[in-house]
Order: sequence, then C-alpha cells, then structure tokens
Amino acid sequence: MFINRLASSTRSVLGNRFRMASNSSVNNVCTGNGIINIDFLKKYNSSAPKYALSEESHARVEGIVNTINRRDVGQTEFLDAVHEVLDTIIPVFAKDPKYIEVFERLVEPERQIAFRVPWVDDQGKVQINRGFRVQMSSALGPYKGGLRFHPTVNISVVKFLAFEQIFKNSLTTLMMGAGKGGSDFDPKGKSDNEVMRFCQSFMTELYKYLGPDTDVPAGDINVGAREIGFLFGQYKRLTTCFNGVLTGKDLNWGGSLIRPEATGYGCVYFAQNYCDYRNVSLVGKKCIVSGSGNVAQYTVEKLLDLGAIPITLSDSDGFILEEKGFSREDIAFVMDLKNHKRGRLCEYLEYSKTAKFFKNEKPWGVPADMAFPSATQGEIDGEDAAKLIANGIQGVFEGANMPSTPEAIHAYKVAKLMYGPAKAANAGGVAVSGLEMAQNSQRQQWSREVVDEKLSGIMKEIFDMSLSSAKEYGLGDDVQSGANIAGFLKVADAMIQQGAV
Ligand SMILES: NC(=O)C1=CN([C@@H]2O[C@H](COP(=O)(O)OP(=O)(O)OC[C@H]3O[C@@H](n4cnc5c(N)ncnc54)[C@H](O)[C@@H]3O)[C@@H](O)[C@H]2O)C=CC1
Ligand SMILES: O=C(O)CCC(=O)C(=O)O
Repeated sequence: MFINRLASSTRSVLGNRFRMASNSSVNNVCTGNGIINIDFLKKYNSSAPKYALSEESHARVEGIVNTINRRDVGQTEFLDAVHEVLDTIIPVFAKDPKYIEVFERLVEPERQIAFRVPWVDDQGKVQINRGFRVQMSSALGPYKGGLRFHPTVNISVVKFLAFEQIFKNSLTTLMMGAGKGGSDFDPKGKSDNEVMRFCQSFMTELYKYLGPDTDVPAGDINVGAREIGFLFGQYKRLTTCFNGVLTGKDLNWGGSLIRPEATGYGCVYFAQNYCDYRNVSLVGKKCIVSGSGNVAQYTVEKLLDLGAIPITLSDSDGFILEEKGFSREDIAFVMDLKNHKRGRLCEYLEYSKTAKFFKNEKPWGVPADMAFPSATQGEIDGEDAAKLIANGIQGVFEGANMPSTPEAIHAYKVAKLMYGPAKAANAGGVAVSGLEMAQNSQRQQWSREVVDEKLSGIMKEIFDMSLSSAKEYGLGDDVQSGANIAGFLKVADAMIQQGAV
C-alpha cells in the first residue's frame, strides 16, 4: 500500500510518460526510455526485504527521482545512466541513509560549460559547432575524462559519460575526479587542416577551465593522437605552459607507454579475472568484438595474446566476420586502414579472401562464447541480448561506455552471464591516463613492462573490489552492483569529509 501511494504521487508529477514506463514488469526495472521509473524500489521491497528503505528514505529517494526527471527532462542517456546506478545502490541507502543526500549532490554537475566553436573550412567558409565540458565531480582529484567529437554529441551524452566517469575513476584507486566533454563536430571527411583548425578553436575557449591540477581531458570517440596533438599545441600557445593538461599525448612529448592499448587490454584483463573466478579459460574461445577503433583494436590484440579467437569487428556501416579468427597481420591491416588511411571497414574485403561483410547489421547474432562491445552506447538492446544468450554466450565485457540497454543488462543477469559493466571493465584507459599524469608530475617515463603490470594489477583490484562489495552487501557475485557500490562509497565518503561542496 505504501508503494502504491508513492507510485501514485510520482505519477501525478510525471504524467503520461510515467504511465507508459510503469507498465514494465517489476524485474524490468530500467525502462531505457529516458525516464527514471521509481518502480525499481519494488524489487527490493518484494524480493530482498532486508534492503527495503524506511518510509523517510523512500520518500527522499522518490523526491530525488522526481527532481531529476523534471529538471533533466529529455536527457535520455543521462537519465538512463543515473537509473542504472540508483537501481543497484539502494542496499547502501538501506544500510546508511546518510548516503542518499550525497547521491542527490552527485547527480548535479559541479560545472557545465557549453560554448560556440567557430572554425574555417578548406573553402574559406565559417562553420559553427557546439562544444561542451561537464565537470562532474572533483571529490577525488582533478576532473578527468575524455573528449568525444561526433554528430550525436549533446549535453545529455556528455553528462551521462561524465556521470559514469565518477564511479569508474573512483574504482581505479587513483586520485582522479570526473569530467567529460566533446563536440558535435564530425571529423569524417574533413582534411587534417580542418581538424586542426577545429581543435584550435575548441581549445581557445576550453583552456580557461583546464590545468594539470584542475581538469585533464583525453581522447574518446574520434579523438585520438592527431586531435590530442592539435589540442595540446593550442593550449601551449595560449598559456605558455608545457604540462600534463591532456593525456593520450605522443610518447615523444609526455605520453605514456601502453595508454593507446590500455582500454582494450584492460577490458580483456578484467574478463580474464572474471573467467578465473568462474574457472573458465579464454583459450580457444570465439569472441565477438564490435567497433574497429582504439578500444576494439587493442581488445583483439590482447585476446590473441591470451589464445582467444576474435572473429568480428564493426563500424557504423556494418560488421565483418572473419570466421577463422583475425590474425596479427589482419589486425595490423585494420589499424592502418582506420588510424592512418581513415577508411571504412568494408575495405577489409579487398584484403581478406575469407571475410564476409554484413551491411547495416550488428554482430550479436553470430554464435560465439564471449562478447566485447567496443563501439558506442546502446549498441546491444534486449533483442540483441536474447540472440547472444540463445547462442550460448558466456560473458559480456563492455569496452564501450553504456553499450547495453537496461533490457539487455537485465537479460544478462537473469541468464547469470559473466557481465563486466563498462565502469569496471573499461576503466583501464583512464587508469593509465592517471599513470600518465603521475609520470608527467615526476617528469619521468616508465617502461612498457612497468605500466602494463600496473594496468593488469589495477584491473584485478577493480574486479576483486567489485566482487567483494557485492558479497559484503549480500548480492552474491553481482559484479555490476558491486562495482557501482564500491565506486560510489569512495566518492561519497570523500564528499562527506569535504563538507557541503
Ligand atoms: N579510448 C578510450 O580510452 C576509451 C573509450 N571508451 C569507449 O569506447 C568506445 C569506443 O571508443 P574509441 O575506440 O576510443 O573510439 P574510436 O573513435 O577509436 O572508435 C569508435 C569506433 O566505434 C565505431 N562506431 C561508432 N558509432 C558506431 C555505430 N553507431 N555502430 C557501429 N560502430 C560504431 C566507429 O566506426 C569506430 O570504429 C566508446 O564508447 C568510448 O566512450 C571507454 C573508455 C576509454
Ligand atoms: O583517459 C581518460 O582520461 C579518458 C578515458 C575516458 O574517456 C573513459 O574512460 O571513458
């Protein structure tokens, strides 16, 4: 009855959108419709009464949900990301309600910067794009997180990515706050000079808010070594400072060995830890990998190192299937095609006699043992997850940020798959960015072996922490919930210690 009363008061605030969402079953707690459905609390009241919130706490959480739904209306990706975390940290609130207020602060960015980016194209015409930086949390260190240049970038996408970064950066055990930024600029089809002029204009506005102890951006989709170079050059010109304001720099001027490899390698290290825990070997396992950029390339490389058989790659035009498995030479071809020639993946067919290309399709229907989504958010929906499970998939490890919709995550958990959520599984990239910052502060460069060993140690620690937090809260081996809880508690305790900030 108590739940009914809460649900009806929520409906009055949210109207029809809520009614649509509330039709979902109790277990299917995340709607994926860009609205936080308070029904997720029922799960705890019915199946795990020890986590039922007191009446006061319940009302508080409901109030927070109503405020976010109202204030951030239309920010689909951000609301989905908040929903996913809320859905898993209720046990923390039940144990100690002081954390509810901290969560309320955490969903509001410390600072959001939005700006015009004018630049001149090769025809001499002025083009305008929109730039963003969301400085989400500085509880654990300077804001830290990548920049994404893609036509789909808007405030919702940047806020969701910055929100994810809070928990991810906390899990790395390093001293990093959370931020994310980018632009709706599309580098596809642009000349190097156009990309340079865009980057220079972007940095001309953003540099005021950055610094090695303030905010340290890095790469993300379509921001790689070339863009980091142009951004750094302009920062240096504007400030006359040569410092570690960006990570992902070239090795010759302050970059770290293993940073380009770190997200993909780290994701496979995470998978290996999970497999060890379940007594499963990666050797001989067929792996579906999506994307063909930085994360996908080095995921494939590390899978090969460990004796697995990566069989797919994709881009926004479709996917390629290399049934025999990619060899190291095949991956060298893909790296050259994507990183230097900036070509499309279908051109791989001109190189391989054995590959097939599936235009406008996603790879999730290909029978395999493990999946490594490494392209973009929302790439595995409920139907895709059903296909993976029907084909006997054993594990899903997220190299991309939020690649699985709430329905997909729910399906993985029901099927008891090994599920490595993005915040934990892809934290290796930002972890090595943290190591790059440390090297820059010392004006030193560590060897490849040293950085790789630290990366693999951090990935093991993230897996162990996520698992032990899940167990501590009586959630079995629910690594997704454990990762959110462990990531949250460290930030939340720091915020409490630092006062009302
Ligand atoms: N680069 C890094 O260190 C980190 C990246 N990530 C995440 O990993 C994912 C991939 O990022 P990167 O590899 O760095 O970017 P990238 O720009 O190097 O590669 C992105 C890849 O995804 C593909 N892609 C983009 N939209 C797609 C779509 N709609 N369908 C199929 N493929 C699509 C592109 O063709 C490209 O191959 C993103 O979600 C990013 O946020 C997460 C942690 C760190
Ligand atoms: O290395 C970094 O700072 C950024 C990594 C990133 O953007 C991510 O983890 O999604």
